[in-house]
Amino acid sequence: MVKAVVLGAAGGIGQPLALLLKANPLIDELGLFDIVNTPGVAADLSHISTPAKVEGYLPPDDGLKKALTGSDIIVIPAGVPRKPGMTRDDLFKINAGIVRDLATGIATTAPKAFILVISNPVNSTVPIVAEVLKQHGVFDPKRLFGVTTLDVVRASTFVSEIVGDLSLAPKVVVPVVGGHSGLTIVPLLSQSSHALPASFSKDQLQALTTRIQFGGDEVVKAKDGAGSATLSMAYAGAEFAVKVIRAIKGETGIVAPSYVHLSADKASGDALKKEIGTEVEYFSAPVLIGTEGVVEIKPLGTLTEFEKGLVAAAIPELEESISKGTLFITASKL
Ligand SMILES: NC(=O)c1ccc[n+]([C@@H]2O[C@H](COP(=O)([O-])OP(=O)(O)OC[C@H]3O[C@@H](n4cnc5c(N)ncnc54)[C@H](O)[C@@H]3O)[C@@H](O)[C@H]2O)c1
Ligand SMILES: O=C(O)C[C@H](O)C(=O)O
Repeated sequence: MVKAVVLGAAGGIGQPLALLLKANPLIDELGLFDIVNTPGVAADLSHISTPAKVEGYLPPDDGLKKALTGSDIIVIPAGVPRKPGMTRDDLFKINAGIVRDLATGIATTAPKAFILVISNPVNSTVPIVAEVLKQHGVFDPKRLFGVTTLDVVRASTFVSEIVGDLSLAPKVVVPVVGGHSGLTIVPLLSQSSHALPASFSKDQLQALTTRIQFGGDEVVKAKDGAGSATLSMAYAGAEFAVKVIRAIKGETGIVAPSYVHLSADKASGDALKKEIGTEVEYFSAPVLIGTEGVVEIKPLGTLTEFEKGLVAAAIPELEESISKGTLFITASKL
């Protein structure tokens, strides 16, 4: 039996994500929590002829607790999205408190669940969840994941466009490491499963890298005030969630990129810190997932000089965002 829960389930990401999870036969129960509209979303989805039993919950009458009870995997897309001109960090003011409160509910009701954080700024919201869980004595770094899959999905799509065959997109694999915001998004294009054209220039490589790093801005601009990526995020979030569920169910060899606490597997986490030359606490990398969560954080492998520069440029912003998220919880305790 697998119970999946979406927190923020009535939103732009939450609804299509809930649809994709309802469509997946690996899920037996789907809990939908939001501060509005979940009864309607749940009633609608419940008519779909797939096995998952769907329930919608609202805050009154302990709705969060009821939604979380018995959950195996919790996906969090709750919070406000960007408008043109905003950075993801500009969302911190509102989203930090939302994520803290939801994490508190998880700590008390479903401390063993796998937690997948979508809410931005991911580089800070994941540390917020970790610190809340620590305060409740239930932090297991193996079970906490920042969802960076959209960066990987974008990289696959953009590379296949350049190769000139969009039908390759589902097969193209490009590791994207670091974090989930601007310069902290580091695509390792030299390791693309499908090579870029031999004629690809340095300028073209820089332009493609920038497009992957700022793909979110492309959507924010096109939506012109109506939010950020929702449909592609729901696709990416469901893809990642389903990989985690397959791992929970015992499938072996599942590797997915994610932003994790580097103590999730001490040996490989320490090796990664050495590789990138800093003591950064969280980093996104391909991660081997098993029934108990993170089994191994994969090394970055051989980087080009250009990619080494990208990693170095990512670290200061990453460290600042991590410390901002951490302090949001630890400082309020003082
Ligand atoms: N990780 C990524 O790659 C990625 C990609 C796209 C968007 N995002 C982020 O995901 C978040 C959601 O984006 P969206 O477009 O779905 O926004 P949205 O405004 O359409 O939906 C957010 C939902 O969260 C709900 N919500 C607010 N406070 C809540 C609370 N306390 N408990 C439960 N639900 C609550 C709202 O009612 C709303 O339904 C944003 O922070 C956005 O930046 C992340
Ligand atoms: O760009 C955003 O604000 C949303 C998301 O993080 C994205 O990458 O699309």
